[in-house]
Amino acid sequence: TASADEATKLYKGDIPSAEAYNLFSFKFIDFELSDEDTCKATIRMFLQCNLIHEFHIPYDVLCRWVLSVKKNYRPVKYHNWRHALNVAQTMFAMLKTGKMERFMTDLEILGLLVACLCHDLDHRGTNNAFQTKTESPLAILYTTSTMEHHHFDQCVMILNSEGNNIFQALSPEDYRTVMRVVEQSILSTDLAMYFKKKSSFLELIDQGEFDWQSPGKKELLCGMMMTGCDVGAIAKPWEVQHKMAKLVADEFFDQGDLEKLQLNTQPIAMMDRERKDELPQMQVGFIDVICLPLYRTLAETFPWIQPLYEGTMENRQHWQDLAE
Ligand SMILES: COc1ncc(-n2nc(C)c3cc(C(=O)NS(C)(=O)=O)ccc32)cc1Cl
Ligand SMILES: [Zn+2]
Repeated sequence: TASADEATKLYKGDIPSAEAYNLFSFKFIDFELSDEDTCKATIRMFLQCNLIHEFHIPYDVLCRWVLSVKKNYRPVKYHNWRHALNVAQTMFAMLKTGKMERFMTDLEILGLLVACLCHDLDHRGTNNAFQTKTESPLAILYTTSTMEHHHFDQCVMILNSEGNNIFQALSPEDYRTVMRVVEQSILSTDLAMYFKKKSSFLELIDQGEFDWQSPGKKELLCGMMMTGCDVGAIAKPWEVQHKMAKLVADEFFDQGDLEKLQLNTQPIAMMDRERKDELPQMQVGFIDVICLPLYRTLAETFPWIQPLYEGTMENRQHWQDLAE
């Protein structure tokens, strides 16, 4: 977890405004932010949602917790701390600019931000299929949604570390509620669960659902929002998205290399660096199968999410041009 002097430095420092960090925008870019800025931007999101005051989060505990979360992300090419920050900022923009906060209690907003920041903790740059194929200790521990269970496990470990429990002032009931939101939201980021989730979500919409307040419906809405934030990079301005897509591809290619070396098997096209020239059509495929249906469905019910759909459509056109 975080060291005393880095926590003190963050605790004593001023926190720039949400506007200064462009946190309300779906076009937020973290590239020019220093690591310290990423921690301050995270704290600004908690301040902006009034969570510190509402849930009596000791400010020093929040500073220490943010640093501990950052520290427990590995320096892999894509699934690192910057990805977690970007997912949390997309959730912040969805709640504020996307006006989704009206459907959420303050406790759910706290749970969603914490879930986004923790959702890929200790990611090794390899996916669930790789854990299973290599019979990794994690795959033996958790046979389904292997990595997502590990990410939640890491989130709990940090909260249980000395001086890192941002939920310490919550009532036992609120603690149970927020931990359920965090667990369900982190587990919902397993893309393999996405198709099941989407069909249930579509059923609710077809039945004219509008208040989303019953437990099952709220969980489903949070799950769709989590996936929308997790793939939010696909909707960023072209140059930013293109750079991040290469980081995703590079991480996949590293896994492909491991599969060739460790398993002596041929990786799937997406993870085979010998087939990197197929990236544009793979991106179009991912956009068509996962991203556009997701953002179209969300934007139909919640119109202020439209910028994510439009950004993805623009990028699809660029990838399509490269694919021809
Ligand atoms: C710039 O942003 C992005 N760029 C590329 C991707 N991307 N592209 C492909 C293909 C792709 C496949 C998976 C997948 O299937 N993952 S799995 C279940 O673990 O195998 C996951 C992300 C993917 C996603 C984003 Cl957000
Ligand atoms: Zn993720």
